[in-house]
Amino acid sequence: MAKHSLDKDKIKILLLEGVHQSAVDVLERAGYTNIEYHKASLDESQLLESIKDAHFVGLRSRTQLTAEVLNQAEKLVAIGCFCIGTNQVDLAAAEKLGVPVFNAPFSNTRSVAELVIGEIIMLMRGIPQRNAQCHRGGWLKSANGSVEVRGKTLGVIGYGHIGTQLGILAETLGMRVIFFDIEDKLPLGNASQVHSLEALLATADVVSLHVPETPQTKDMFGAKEFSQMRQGSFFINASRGTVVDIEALAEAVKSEHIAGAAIDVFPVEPISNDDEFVSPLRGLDNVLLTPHIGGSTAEAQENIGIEVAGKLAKYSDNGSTVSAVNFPEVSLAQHAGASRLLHIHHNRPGVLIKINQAFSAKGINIAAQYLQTTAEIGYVVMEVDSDQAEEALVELKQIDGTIRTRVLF
Ligand SMILES: NC(=O)c1ccc[n+]([C@@H]2O[C@H](COP(=O)([O-])OP(=O)(O)OC[C@H]3O[C@@H](n4cnc5c(N)ncnc54)[C@H](O)[C@@H]3O)[C@@H](O)[C@H]2O)c1
Ligand SMILES: O=C(O)[C@H](O)COP(=O)(O)O
Repeated sequence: MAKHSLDKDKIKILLLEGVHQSAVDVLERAGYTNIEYHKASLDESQLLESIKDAHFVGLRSRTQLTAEVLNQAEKLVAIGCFCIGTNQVDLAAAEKLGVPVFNAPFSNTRSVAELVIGEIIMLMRGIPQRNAQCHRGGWLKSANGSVEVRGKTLGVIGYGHIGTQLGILAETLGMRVIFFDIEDKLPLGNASQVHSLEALLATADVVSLHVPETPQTKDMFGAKEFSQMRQGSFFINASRGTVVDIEALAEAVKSEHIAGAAIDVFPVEPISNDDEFVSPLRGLDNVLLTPHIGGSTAEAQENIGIEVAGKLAKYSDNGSTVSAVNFPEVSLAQHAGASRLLHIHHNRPGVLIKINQAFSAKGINIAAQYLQTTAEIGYVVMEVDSDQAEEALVELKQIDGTIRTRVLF
């Protein structure tokens, strides 16, 4: 019988940024007890120290896993982003190292959409500035600049999970929904797709951004786009801070072209709750500022903990990479009496043939085998008779192009 690559209690799991207790519970139930848990993110030197002997790392949006950090994480097997965004991880570098990255693609979708709905109502009623006035002893009792959301037009940029959910909720309040997306999308409810950003900006009473951080979305919203928005319209960003030129937004608000804004994400965010938040938007009463809490609800965090920890445990237990964001997706049913081996290799022609020839020469019987590739790497999950697993592992290690290989059970 083949020995496991590593006993479960020797598998170190590093959890950062206060991921929900549900993640710890899932991992412990699966037998993974060697968990290093941190309530906040680590500074770079602490991160390098903690990650160097970690097999799994779990993080949220703050921790930057650059190629440099990943190259020093020699034992790293997989990464879990306990959030939607994965831009904080160098996905290509992780892929090249044979490290799959998992996330929670929709566990906090509803939380973000609900927050934005609340913000639309607050902005259209002028609540941020009235609230600020009251705190200073003022009394701005007036209907000036206050409108119902019913009948107004919401322009959603990025009609994915959050954008569609937001659109549905906005329609239940009587809003008209238009959206712009680089892909053709099925409009839900009565929403309609517009095919240029300009058309959306010229029509919407409130614009809400829900795009991912990509090279194309970086700085996609600046002075030009604000000037194309309707006079007195509102602006919301709960996607990523790098998407918006924040100085240009401050100018557009100060000039009163934009009547109010709600911003949850910033180009530079404090590393911890003890650090100062610095932004040109500070002090603007009609701008609602929130500290990147769009997905921070009890429900979302608990669900994310369960979802991502479950994906990490599954990868560790049976090699399943289903829903990995940077990796070939493979899942294989288990066969009695067989041991499972994983082989991650540079994607070049003939690797599978070489594996099969090597096994054939040694008389190693393959009970099941599955290969998936991306442009960069190939991932083979296979099962061999248990008494031949050690020998098979030795053969796999010698295959030209191997990035990493291990026996799971
Ligand atoms: N504030 C928070 O706490 C919080 C919480 C969750 C997610 N987010 C952010 O919100 C983003 C969106 O989340 P989602 O789940 O809806 O993602 P998603 O992938 O389901 O949808 C993104 C949509 O944006 C579109 N898109 C991509 N590039 C575009 C461009 N240049 N112009 C127009 N459309 C473009 C895509 O085609 C897709 O339809 C995430 O990537 C994350 O960064 C923030
Ligand atoms: O990508 C996400 O899901 C959000 O930005 C939330 O990130 P957080 O878990 O760091 O709050």
